Amino acid sequence: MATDRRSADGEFRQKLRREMIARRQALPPAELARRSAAIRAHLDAAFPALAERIVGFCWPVQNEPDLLPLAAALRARGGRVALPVVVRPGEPLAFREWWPEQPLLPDRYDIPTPTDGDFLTPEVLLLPVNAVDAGHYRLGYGGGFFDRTLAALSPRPLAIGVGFDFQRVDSIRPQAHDLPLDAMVTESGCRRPAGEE
Ligand SMILES: Nc1nc2c(c(=O)[nH]1)N(C=O)[C@@H](CNc1ccc(C(=O)N[C@@H](CCC(=O)O)C(=O)O)cc1)CN2
Ligand SMILES: Nc1ncnc2c1ncn2[C@@H]1O[C@H](COP(=O)(O)OP(=O)(O)OP(=O)(O)O)[C@@H](O)[C@H]1O
Repeated sequence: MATDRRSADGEFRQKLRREMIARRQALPPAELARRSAAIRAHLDAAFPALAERIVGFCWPVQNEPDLLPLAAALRARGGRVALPVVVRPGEPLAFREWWPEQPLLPDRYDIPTPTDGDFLTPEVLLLPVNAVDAGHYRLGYGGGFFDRTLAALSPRPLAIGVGFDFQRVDSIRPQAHDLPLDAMVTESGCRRPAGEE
């Protein structure tokens, strides 16, 4: 029955999410730093014009790849970067400009979030994944913010996933609302979905 399939998929996704977050938390600091630096270098090489776009990125929590040095470098090249703001659950994310001295306060999920600054509409989104599959579907924290935000923004931003090789799986069992990433960058390089090269 469709309902059984949905709840089975929900359990599968929840288990995968927990397992991947635990594996990421277990990365030693030096490994996390090495892999984050590789991801930043691949992003820069694969998307050399990022400083000409408004780029949304995430403040790294729970050992997500650290893109802060890239965000600072883009600003130094004249770019504008923004952090997500959870307006409320069930709604798309908003984005506020980030700069190095930007005051941040923990939001309801304990994620440092700007309390000040212009609201911007990102043209590129750099999104941490908990898992990503062969169809480039992203598994996040289960809030549905990413899909809701992509569905709400027009024009749709270029969505680039960031994560580690071990987070690649065959299928996250995507749901009807899941939208695929345009590219996925890990410590070993940048991949676009098959057929798009
Ligand atoms: N660093 C970072 N910031 C980000 C994101 C991200 O993926 N990484 N997000 C990207 O979109 C948004 C936040 N997404 C979130 C979505 C759900 C929950 C949350 O509800 N967590 C619950 C479990 C919910 C459930 O499993 O049903 C919890 O932790 O208790 C937290 C954050 C915006 N900011
Ligand atoms: N475009 C949308 N419109 C309405 N509801 C949505 C939309 N996208 C997702 N949702 C709802 O959000 C919930 C969580 O979705 P999902 O499990 O895909 O989150 P996630 O991608 O892991 O989380 P996040 O993007 O916040 O990190 C689901 O119950 C889903 O119904």
